[in-house]
Amino acid sequence: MEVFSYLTSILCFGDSRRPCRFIFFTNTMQWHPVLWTAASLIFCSSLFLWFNRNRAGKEKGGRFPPGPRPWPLLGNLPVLNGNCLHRVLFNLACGKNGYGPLMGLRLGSRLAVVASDAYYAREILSTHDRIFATRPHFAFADTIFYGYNSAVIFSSYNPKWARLRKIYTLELFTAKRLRELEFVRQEEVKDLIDRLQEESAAGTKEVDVGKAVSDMTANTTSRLVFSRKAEQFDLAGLVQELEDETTVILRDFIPRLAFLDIKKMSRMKRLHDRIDAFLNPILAARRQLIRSLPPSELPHDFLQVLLSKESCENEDERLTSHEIKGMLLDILSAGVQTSAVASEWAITELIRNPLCLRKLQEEIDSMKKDMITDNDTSQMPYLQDVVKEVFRLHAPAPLLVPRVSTEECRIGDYLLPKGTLAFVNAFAIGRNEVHWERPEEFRPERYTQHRLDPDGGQMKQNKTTVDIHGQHYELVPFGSGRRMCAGIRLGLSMVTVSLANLVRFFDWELPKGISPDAIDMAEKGAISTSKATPLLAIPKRR
Ligand code: HEM
Repeated sequence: MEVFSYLTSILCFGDSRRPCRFIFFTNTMQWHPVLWTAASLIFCSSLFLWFNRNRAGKEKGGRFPPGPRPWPLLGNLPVLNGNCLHRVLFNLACGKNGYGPLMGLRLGSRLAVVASDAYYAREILSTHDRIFATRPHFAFADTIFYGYNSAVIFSSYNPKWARLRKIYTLELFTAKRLRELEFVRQEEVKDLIDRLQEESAAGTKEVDVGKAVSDMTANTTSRLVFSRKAEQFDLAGLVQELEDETTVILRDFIPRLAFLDIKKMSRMKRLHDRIDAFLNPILAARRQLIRSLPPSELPHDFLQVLLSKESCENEDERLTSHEIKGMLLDILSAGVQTSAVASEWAITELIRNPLCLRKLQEEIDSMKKDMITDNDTSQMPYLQDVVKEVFRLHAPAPLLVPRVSTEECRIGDYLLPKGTLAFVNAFAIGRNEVHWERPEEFRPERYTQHRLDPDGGQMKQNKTTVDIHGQHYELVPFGSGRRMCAGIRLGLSMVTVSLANLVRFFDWELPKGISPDAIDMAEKGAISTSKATPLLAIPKRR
């Protein structure tokens, strides 16, 4: 999985593979009078709290952003029931009679806002970045991820988070470090090309593109982290289980009903034990190696960087084994699925838009290279535009990773109390007509704008400055501000280089009888943009 599906069950009650835990809750209530009594008590106290909170906001001269009318106790949880939370929120905010670009929600006992345009994304991610720099404390972080504050992704904003994140940015994801490890990414892309050639029986059979690409990202991430291929650990299986189990549960929104989560909590704990049983021997084996080999002969990977900090003399820099495992889990959960999802959508869009595919192949061919590398991709403007367009329409983490306000905060006319959850809907922003002309169209050319040349009065091409590094809030697939994606360089490199080589080596065709318009463009899962129906296509060697 991918860490981001922790939201899968927010309010949306699980994805299609899992039973809806809120439905379970409502069904249970039909049969147990004791629960009815408990619910009535909770209902009355919720009404009281709701009334008081609204009054407090008005007295301070601000109001909470508009949103759907909340139900007693559950708030807007039932309205959000559905498979793709980002789409549900997009429709609620931007549809006909929508609630607008800053929508307010009540999720059980918690308040939440959803930003669906660049202005409000900037307010949350930049203007009030410090106030929204903390992640909400959800139960899965404690049960699965070694604790709320043990690593980076799901940590609150605190000095320890800053110290651990610095290790990512200064020691793992620097340009130098990524250059040193580029050979791993190249070898895995080469393997992917060979495997596709073999699996497709030299271009006669269709292959599951998403599966092939996610095997590649799992192998790449695993080699960068442990210097071993993912197959040796069944990492893909573990990551999939992580995706299924990292969900928000009832206690995250209605703590008084925590007792209903017992089953889910025990599943999460079991998964944590499996992860621990997976990581412990890897750490033990490497410690043994460190004792027996000179430093120059040790593997040059992320695990080595992290373990070298275990015995740091300076206490402020030392990492505990708990923290190391938390950080390894961060990388595995954030790194594997995101890049694979983007690559599968990229091939899908190129098959649906053959002119774009041809134009991209022409650019790639003009490089006159065998394998395309990181160095080459920086000189390929059309490739960069294709990648941007894929992220605009199919941001792998469409709601980013949520934030929570640590102080009361005023945004325009609105007053958001301390503790308000904030979702930035990158999916909605990428489809916002205010920012994008004909937003539903896949058109990489949109990043090359035409303008009047002041001298000759002729039309000239000029690259717009919109990019995806968190400075342009109409395109924020990696977030922005201090909690922006720490692995953006690696993620972008995996997507861009693999895409370039997939179209460098293959023409892509659909199985006989299927037209590009018939490709299912739906996403599955509550909040991820994984394809609901895997893309089956035939890679024909060029
Ligand atoms: C296409 C690939 C990827 C996408 C679209 C993506 C997207 C994101 C997003 C949206 C966030 C939250 C940003 C925010 O709150 O503003 C995030 C956080 C994070 N990502 Fe990525 N990511 C990708 C790849 C990676 C990779 C490859 C790694 C590491 C191997 C990684 C590591 C992280 C970490 C550590 C954080 C947490 C940062 C923090 O909370 O301080 N990501 N990512």
